[in-house]
Amino acid sequence: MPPAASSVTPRRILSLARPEARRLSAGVFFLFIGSGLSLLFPQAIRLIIDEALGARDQALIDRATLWMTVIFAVTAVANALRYYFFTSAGENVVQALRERLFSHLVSQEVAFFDNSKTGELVTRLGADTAVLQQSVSGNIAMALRSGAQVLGGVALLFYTSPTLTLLMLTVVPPVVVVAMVYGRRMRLTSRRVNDEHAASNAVAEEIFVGIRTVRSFAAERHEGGRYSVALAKALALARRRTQLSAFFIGGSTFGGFIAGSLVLWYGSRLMLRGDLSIGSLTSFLVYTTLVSMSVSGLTDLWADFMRASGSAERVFDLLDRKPGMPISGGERIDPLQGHVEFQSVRFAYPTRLDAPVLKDLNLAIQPGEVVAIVGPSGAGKSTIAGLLARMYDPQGGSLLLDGRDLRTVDPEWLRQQIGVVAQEPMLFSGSIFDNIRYGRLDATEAEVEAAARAANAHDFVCRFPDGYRTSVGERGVQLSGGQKQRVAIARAILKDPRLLVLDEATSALDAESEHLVKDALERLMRGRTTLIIAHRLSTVLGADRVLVLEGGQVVQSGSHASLMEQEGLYRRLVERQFAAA
Ligand SMILES: Nc1ncnc2c1ncn2[C@@H]1O[C@H](COP(=O)(O)OP(=O)(O)OP(=O)(O)O)[C@@H](O)[C@H]1O
Repeated sequence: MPPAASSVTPRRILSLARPEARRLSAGVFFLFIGSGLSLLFPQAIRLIIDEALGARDQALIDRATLWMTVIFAVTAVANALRYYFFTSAGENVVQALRERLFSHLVSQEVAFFDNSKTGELVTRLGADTAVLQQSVSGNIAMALRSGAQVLGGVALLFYTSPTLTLLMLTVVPPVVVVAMVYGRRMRLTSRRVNDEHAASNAVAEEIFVGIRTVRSFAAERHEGGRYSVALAKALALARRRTQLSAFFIGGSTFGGFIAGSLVLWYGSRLMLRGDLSIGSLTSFLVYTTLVSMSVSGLTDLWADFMRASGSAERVFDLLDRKPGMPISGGERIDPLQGHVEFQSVRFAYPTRLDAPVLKDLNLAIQPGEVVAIVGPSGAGKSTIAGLLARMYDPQGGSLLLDGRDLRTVDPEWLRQQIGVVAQEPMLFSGSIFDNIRYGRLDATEAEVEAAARAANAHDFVCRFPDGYRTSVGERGVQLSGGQKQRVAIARAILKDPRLLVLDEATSALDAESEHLVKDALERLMRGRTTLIIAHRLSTVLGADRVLVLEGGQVVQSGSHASLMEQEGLYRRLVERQFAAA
């Protein structure tokens, strides 16, 4: 069943065009001039045939030709201006729509992205909005032009011969009915074609992002196959759409010819009876051609519009999606001490609600305390960090910051208070400078450099020929693991947060980098409430307290020394996991 959105969508597409009303009105103005003037052409033909040729009046032919040239020139200018105004309006509309959709998408909660494919979202943002541009700039203009030509043409046909006009119009109702049925199928098919295109883009994007893995498994051919399968689905549907169009184009052409033949047949009879002049019949035929071309143009546009509706539905679905969590708004805690408490927290990822990660988790961290969390892989250590930064909300219990429920705190402010150094830091394409400054977008050059020094990054940065202007590549691929970590630390230092979350890298760096990173981290932790997801013995040794996580709960807590004295998970973990260290 087509969704209820179908009746709303055309109106919504038009409503997008509202801010461009001035340009569009200018476009409409020139459109009416252009199409109005083109309707005068058959009148000139009639004049020349009936008046000038009959009377052998050379001067009248000259005058009529001159006027025709003037009319063509004005029509040409009007058409050019119409095109300009409509197209630029379309471009503006799509730009505004993309901005709106983008900021709406980035405001969605993290769980939304767990469940979406990036390639698909990018397709919605790029390709689907581009189809809408076509709709606004080309199609509205053409529809108005064709509509005006049909109305004007039919009026002039009536003026020339009412009976002939009624005869000609008998072909219109069947064409309209067919167009309605066809338009509906077109919209549904287009929507599916777009979905398949988006899916194939998602496959390609995933492969590009993971090219190193693909290469190391020599899986290029396998991935090529996966992409081909995705493309084939899109192609099969696109072929269905093309068949629909082809059938329809054939039908509407046939309708046009039928109308022309009827007019010629009956018009000739009228002429033989002396009820119609040759000039009138000729101009009538030209009008008929014009009108039937416009009608078939309109039906094509109808198809295009339905195609655009297919894209628009997806775009509007996304625009209508309410974020599951606000990104700003709420109270701020001033001054923030940095006391963190988890009270009976229950949590499962929204994509996997039946697999609870945290069950009745209780923990408290004092301001300035450094707490290390250890536990088996998959125990939920990173999840705790994610909840603290409010990437997700727990399903039960609460998180308190200085005694206030995290849900009442302004998320934007909260994230300014938390510095996260992830296991594999995410850098954005741009320079090292830009990436460090991501910590505080208004930081000066000197502040960025000071942060880099404190993060032990300054020396390696200076060894690059371009220094801080060195590009890091997409996702930071042009930097080593240890370098990326130090850039991420510099970023956190610049941010100067009250709370710190460190997700320690599982893969060991070489001794020198390890030392530099550790040294930088120690400087960063000073005086901040710190939660470390620990993978190294040296880290737990340096922590004020160690929490041992298992089965979604804290099962042990205490200093390394006290925990080692107890029989329990911690001692086993240390003996196994940290044995090498
Ligand atoms: N975005 C997500 N969506 C659904 N499930 C997730 C998501 N992230 C993690 N999980 C699941 O939640 C559980 C806890 O994951 P988490 O990353 O917190 O473990 P961890 O203790 O940090 O593990 P490790 O030491 O291996 O990094 C795992 O079973 C994991 O499969």
